[in-house]
Amino acid sequence: MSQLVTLATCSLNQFALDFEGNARRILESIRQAKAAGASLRIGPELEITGYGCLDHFLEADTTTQAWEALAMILANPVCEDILIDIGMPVWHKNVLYNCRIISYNKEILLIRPKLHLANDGNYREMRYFTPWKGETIVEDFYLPPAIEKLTAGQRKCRIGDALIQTRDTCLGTETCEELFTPRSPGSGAGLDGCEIISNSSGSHHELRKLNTRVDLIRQETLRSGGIYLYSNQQGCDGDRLYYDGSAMIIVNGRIVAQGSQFSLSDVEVVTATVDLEDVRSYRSIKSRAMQASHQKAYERVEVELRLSNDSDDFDFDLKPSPEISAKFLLPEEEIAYGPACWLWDYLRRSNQAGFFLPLSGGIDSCATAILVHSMCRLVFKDAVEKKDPQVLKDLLRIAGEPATSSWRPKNPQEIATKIFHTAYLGMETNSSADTRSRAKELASDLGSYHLDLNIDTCYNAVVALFTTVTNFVPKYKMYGGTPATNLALQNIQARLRMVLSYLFAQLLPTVRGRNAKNPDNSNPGGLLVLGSANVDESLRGYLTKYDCSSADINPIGGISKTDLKRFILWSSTNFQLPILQSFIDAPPTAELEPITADYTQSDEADMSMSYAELSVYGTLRKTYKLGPYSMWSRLTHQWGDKLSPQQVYEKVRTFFWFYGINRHKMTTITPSYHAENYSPDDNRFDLRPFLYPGWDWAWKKVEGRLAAMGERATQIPQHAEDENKKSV
Ligand SMILES: Nc1ncnc2c1ncn2[C@@H]1O[C@H](COP(=O)(O)OP(=O)(O)OC[C@H]2O[C@@H]([n+]3cccc(C(=O)O)c3)[C@H](O)[C@@H]2O)[C@@H](O)[C@H]1O
Ligand SMILES: Nc1ncnc2c1ncn2[C@@H]1O[C@H](COP(=O)(O)OP(=O)(O)OP(=O)(O)O)[C@@H](O)[C@H]1O
Ligand SMILES: NC(=O)CC[C@H](N)C(=O)O
Repeated sequence: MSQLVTLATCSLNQFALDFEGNARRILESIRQAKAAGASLRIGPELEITGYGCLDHFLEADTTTQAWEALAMILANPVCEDILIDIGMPVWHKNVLYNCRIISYNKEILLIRPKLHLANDGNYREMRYFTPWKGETIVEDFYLPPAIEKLTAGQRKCRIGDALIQTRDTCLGTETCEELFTPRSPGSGAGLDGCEIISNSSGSHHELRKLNTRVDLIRQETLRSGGIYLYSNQQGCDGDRLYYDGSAMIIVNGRIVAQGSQFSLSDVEVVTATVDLEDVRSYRSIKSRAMQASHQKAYERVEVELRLSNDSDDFDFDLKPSPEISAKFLLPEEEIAYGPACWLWDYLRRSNQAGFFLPLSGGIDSCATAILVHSMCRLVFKDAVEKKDPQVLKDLLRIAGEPATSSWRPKNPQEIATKIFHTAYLGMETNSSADTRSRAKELASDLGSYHLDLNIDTCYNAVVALFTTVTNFVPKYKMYGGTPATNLALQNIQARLRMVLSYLFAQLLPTVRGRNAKNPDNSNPGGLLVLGSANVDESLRGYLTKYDCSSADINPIGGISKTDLKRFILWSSTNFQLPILQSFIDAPPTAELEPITADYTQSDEADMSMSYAELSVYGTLRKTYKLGPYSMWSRLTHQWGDKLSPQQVYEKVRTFFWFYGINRHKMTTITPSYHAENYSPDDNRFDLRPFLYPGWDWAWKKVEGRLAAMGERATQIPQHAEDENKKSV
């Protein structure tokens, strides 16, 4: 006999504190779930307030308004006859918990607080919430008047680690991080006969992270059996994170439904029809039964409802959903779509008129430009091809068109022409014809509104002013200057580019007469300045403080140079942009010093390390949590086939030197899309001092070890020496 049940999970693009919009999206997801025949709908973590309210969770307004919004949602007829699991913060006995509210036909059945909070990396849940008192503990909760009124007198409900018992099955909930814990609550509930586990998440995107999530869910349900519904926030809800949706339904380790990871759609409902009998037969294994019979019983809140079809009224048309293979994107694809969706959310939610990007002809600003192009492609697909009304409405507003406009872009480039502005800000002596023409050609291929100008007049004015005041003429090193004057002249150019970028960003919409034909809105708005410093440059501090790295937002600030290059290569084929090969082939250069017959500035020579080495240092420092001594000892093994321990020491010491003297630059770095777990972002993710004493203790220890090694310390591995000879 089969007992089929249709269940719904979803990804919602919630926005922190947007109570109206969040409630609207929740209702729409419930409507779609019911339309698909689902008897249960679950949603993302803290979906009523938005996950990213941060310190706003500490305000009474936030929680009070969450109850008001919940009452408004439950009063809507769309919520009738479907079991609903909605997330919001709840105060209980003056303690704030991160909760799921499970209700049926307006009655609040259970408030299930999160037991294991997320408190690493980007997460600070312990700052606002307290973990629930413990497994299987349940108490009475006194409901606020808004709910009492709605339910015609329900004054209290249960709060705690309990399960929902319907007439045909049992439902339990996990909240995001709980899935990542060694003893996840779902396994205990599963041993106590809970057949459906929901997981409501506020889980952000990081390159290659979806695989971990899928592995964890598959492992949990492979071991315990059960139906697992995964729901997640999707989009930028107000800060550096992009939550990457990927709602899923998994049965006994088999995926039967998977939603999109990156999408511009505000509401995506994922449903599947599954057989409860599959769980029961999977669990018949004796060793499981032995553990299950010892499992402490959970309190069950009963509800007069069947989730499955009535077996007396067999529905021949209802079929179980077949198994599908998990869809994982390449890291290049994740880079192409994650930051692109984040940029779109940021743009539409900031009410600005588009983007401005200083485009140097180098690979980093090229990568930022390609991400805007990727965004335009997604917008074109959704607004024009799929006719998504919300995306079209946002596009018309951002493009400065009236809401009733019949303008429709014919391709992504036509979107770019309206909202994307690029500028090559050259110097006669320092900029090469190559970078200038690459920038121009790329801009033309992407359709951006492009300016090509030289900044020499501004640069000369600043140097002349300085000379007039100090009677001192700063020179480049090649013309007899010192390292200090050489850097100062470079920094003038870099910072002038920043000042000019903000000027263009503010006034280009006015210059172009944006909104001239839009009577609804006479303010042309400004452009968001985009930055292009990558994660490795930030780590090394290879950037001028308050230059073009000080933008409004930076889509590549969390991505390594190595991944960026792979992304550009991928884009050249997948976005049909052959020009990109020339960006990959060009050696990275800042072009801040004069180019002469025998000198061209080079990034890697300037930095005294390669980008590949920087990625290694970055990962070992942050992800592996290695200090200077441990990094040296790890790298003597990792690089032992090509470098002597002494050479490794010199490299590690050089890295820490630059990292230490430049760490202060991270305090003012542009907010960027978080993509890597070795991001050095000082503001939210990587909290460290920005004034360092040096690492003398560690270096003395290394030097002691090198001395003890004797000759071995300086011995270069034989085959590395052979390779060196060959290359000479
Ligand atoms: N501990 C500390 N806490 C707070 N501030 C500190 C500080 N130490 C120095 N400072 C301040 O930081 C400033 C020095 O930093 P900064 O002005 O960035 O200048 P600085 O780091 O000296 O030079 C810029 C670096 O960026 C490189 N670069 C390469 C390629 C492109 C670009 C580009 O921008 O396009 C730049 C360039 O080669 C050079 O290595 C000074 O004002 C100094 O007083
Ligand atoms: N000639 C230029 N025209 C326009 N913008 C420039 C120019 N030179 C530098 N910039 C801007 O300043 C940023 C920082 O300059 P930097 O030389 O450090 O480049 P980068 O981070 O290596 O990036 P890229 O690879 O794009 O040159 C660039 O990403 C770019 O946005
Ligand atoms: N909101 C959460 O509990 C998220 C934590 C989890 N480790 C994640 O990154 O997905």
